[in-house]
Amino acid sequence: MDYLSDERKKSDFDVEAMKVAWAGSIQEFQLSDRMAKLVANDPVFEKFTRPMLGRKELLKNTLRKSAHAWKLIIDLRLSEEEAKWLRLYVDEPAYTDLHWGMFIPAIEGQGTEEQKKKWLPLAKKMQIIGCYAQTELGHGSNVQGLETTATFDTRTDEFIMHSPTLTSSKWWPGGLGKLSTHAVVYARLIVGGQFHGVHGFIVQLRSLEDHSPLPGITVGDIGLKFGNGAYNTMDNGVLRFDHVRIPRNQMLMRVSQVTKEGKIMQSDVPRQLIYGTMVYVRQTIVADASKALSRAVCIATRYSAVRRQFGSRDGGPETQVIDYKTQQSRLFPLLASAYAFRFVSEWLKSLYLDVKQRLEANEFSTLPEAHACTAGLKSLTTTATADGIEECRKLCGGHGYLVSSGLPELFAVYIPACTYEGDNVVLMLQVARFLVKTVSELGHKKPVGTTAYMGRVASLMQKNSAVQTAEGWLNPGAVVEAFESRAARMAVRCAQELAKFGNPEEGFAELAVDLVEVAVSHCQLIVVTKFFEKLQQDIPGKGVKESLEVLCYVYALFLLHKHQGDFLATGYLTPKQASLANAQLRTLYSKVRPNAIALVDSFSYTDHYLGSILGRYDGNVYPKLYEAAWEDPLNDSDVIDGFHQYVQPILKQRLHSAKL
Ligand SMILES: CCCCCCCCCCCCCCCCCCCCCCC/C=C/C(=O)SCCNC(=O)CCNC(=O)[C@H](O)C(C)(C)COP(=O)(O)OP(=O)(O)OC[C@H]1O[C@@H](n2cnc3c(N)ncnc32)[C@H](O)[C@@H]1OP(=O)(O)O
Ligand SMILES: Cc1cc2nc3c(=O)[nH]c(=O)nc-3n(C[C@H](O)[C@H](O)[C@H](O)COP(=O)(O)OP(=O)(O)OC[C@H]3O[C@@H](n4cnc5c(N)ncnc54)[C@H](O)[C@@H]3O)c2cc1C
Repeated sequence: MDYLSDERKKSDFDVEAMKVAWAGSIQEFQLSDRMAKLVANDPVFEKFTRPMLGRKELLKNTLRKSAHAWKLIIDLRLSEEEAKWLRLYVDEPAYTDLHWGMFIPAIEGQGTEEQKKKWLPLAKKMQIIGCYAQTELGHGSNVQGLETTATFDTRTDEFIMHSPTLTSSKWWPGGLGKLSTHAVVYARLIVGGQFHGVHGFIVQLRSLEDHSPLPGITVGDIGLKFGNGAYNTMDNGVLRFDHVRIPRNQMLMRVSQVTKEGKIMQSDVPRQLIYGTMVYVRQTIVADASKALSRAVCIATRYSAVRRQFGSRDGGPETQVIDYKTQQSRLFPLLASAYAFRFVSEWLKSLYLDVKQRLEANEFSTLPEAHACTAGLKSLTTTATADGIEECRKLCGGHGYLVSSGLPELFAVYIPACTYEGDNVVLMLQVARFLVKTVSELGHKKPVGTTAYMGRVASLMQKNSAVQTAEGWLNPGAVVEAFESRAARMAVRCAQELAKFGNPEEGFAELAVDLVEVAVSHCQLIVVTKFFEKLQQDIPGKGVKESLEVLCYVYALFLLHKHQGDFLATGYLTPKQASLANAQLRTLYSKVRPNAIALVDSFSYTDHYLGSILGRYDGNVYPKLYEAAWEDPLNDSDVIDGFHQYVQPILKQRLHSAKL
């Protein structure tokens, strides 16, 4: 029985075509769909008991799943794209993420041809397992502050890897704790007693025979993390070196080379390329944000259509909570954000692939923009997604707090995304630096790409919004101009404030809060612009483009409403225009309502991937919640273990002995 079938009949667009629009292409949709079903139908990938397992059992289970996934990849000859979808649907952080997601890309981006030839075949066949060991107990954000040393010894042609202090212990790298045989270790290069910046080194950590740590290496897991199950399937680790020697050719030498004689040679490659792996991963994190948010929204939307409270007249059905305007005003912007993040991640991937190609050809001019876009969008989308998942939990009322809703584990596994790959505030400050630099160069350098609007700063500073009616907001030009003016005006105002400081770094520190707001406004502009650009493409299917248009306006006008202080303070909007935008937003919510279920069906998530009783495709929530309760181990027996020992004596005590 499909309890949501009436809801599905209300929609006015072609859901199958929307699935293709969401996936990006028919090929991508088919690929994703095949992998989703492969995982959902394979009992090894069962995940419902995960939050109840102890740490050792949990990790062992992850190893079993990883081995099974790897066997499927080999046996079924899956492509890299298929393997990525498989990993997504298995839905369990594992050491393989860091091996494939950071260790291999670090060698690809920072290794010489010779190094790539040696290490990549081993890594790609998984004959070695690698991780990315950058962060230390004492430093994560400040990469130049890392303390691990790699001192070159000209006599033996080796580097000596050493952890001179407790705070220099590597701390956090995923896959390091129990599984990696190798690591790309970031350390201070010391040659001839001089410090030459932080560089990456390939270091073997464990024996390839019996997996025991090599001499001079202390390595282990850092302990339990937030939530049950969740990120505890990952062995984040601690690592210390006691004068461990590695051959000279294990320093990743694309950026700088150390010769046998101890000379430092700089190639034409900018030193920022050492941070290149982070550009790659941040781009994938933006794509993952749309997946995590869409998953939470799918659960909350389906459940909001099933759940009824109040409003019954004459014994008729109560109101579906999705029909409350307040519920819509919290849920629909998240639904729109999931689509917005999906499309901006599509664009970001193409930007990244373009930069990657250029870097391979030693063309580095677009690296700063790629860094600003990946850092900013990583920060913006992960913050919104982490907050959005928690909002979805609240939208599901009490049942959202049950692990069987799928939301607690999703939240616990997701929130570190706001911290890893760069703390979100630290990353926004990087964007702010890029913007301040862009503004300061306006006189002699034409801004391009995502900052091209700054080239029109004079007119953006003068022209105010022309919107006169609520319908007037349904105009891409009017909306984009509002976001451009806000971002340009905030950036210029901040640059003017900065100019008042004699020392620019002091000014930057003092104005950091405003600078983060400037960066946020710039990143929101990118997301809004890319959504409108997506709508200019050919999007086939009855009503698909029209539904996406509604979501695009919801996303933009919701942000405009939320940040109306900025739009008013910069003088671009009048209070009347801001209130017209809000009125239009209410109308848009009514347009989303009949399509809400179909819009989340378009994510095409299996019940296995959603992992939620509240978000079941068939809406059969109550019987399944009731059934699941009886599967809890506490309900194995009527009288729990411990009752006779600890509770019964209390019940049997004589009343007069209590003085309460
Ligand atoms: C069970 C299932 C199993 C399934 C099995 C299936 C197997 C097969 C699967 C196959 C497919 C797998 C696919 C994998 C998918 C990937 C998954 C990835 C998973 C991700 C998990 C994440 C885990 C987390 C990892 C980490 O956290 S790593 C550590 C990250 N650390 C940081 O981010 C630190 C943040 N700090 C910084 O980035 C910098 O230090 C700083 C930018 C803050 C530095 O500031 P500072 O001012 O000190 O900087 P510098 O002086 O050094 O440099 C300033 C100049 O450099 C520019 N800059 C800075 N950063 C960059 C950059 N990244 N790129 C380019 N340029 C950069 C600045 O702009 C400055 O430039 P200027 O001088 O011109 O102004
Ligand atoms: C689950 C998880 C997995 C991880 N995996 C890996 C991995 O595989 N490999 C690896 O190397 N690392 C990994 N990390 C480490 C991660 O990259 C760092 O934790 C992250 O970069 C943040 O650095 P930090 O911990 O030093 O935070 P800190 O920089 O100490 O941040 C603490 C606070 O200080 C603020 N702050 C710091 N600097 C500034 C500044 N300049 N201006 C204003 N505010 C500032 C931050 O906003 C934050 O509020 C992982 C972390 C987690 C949680």
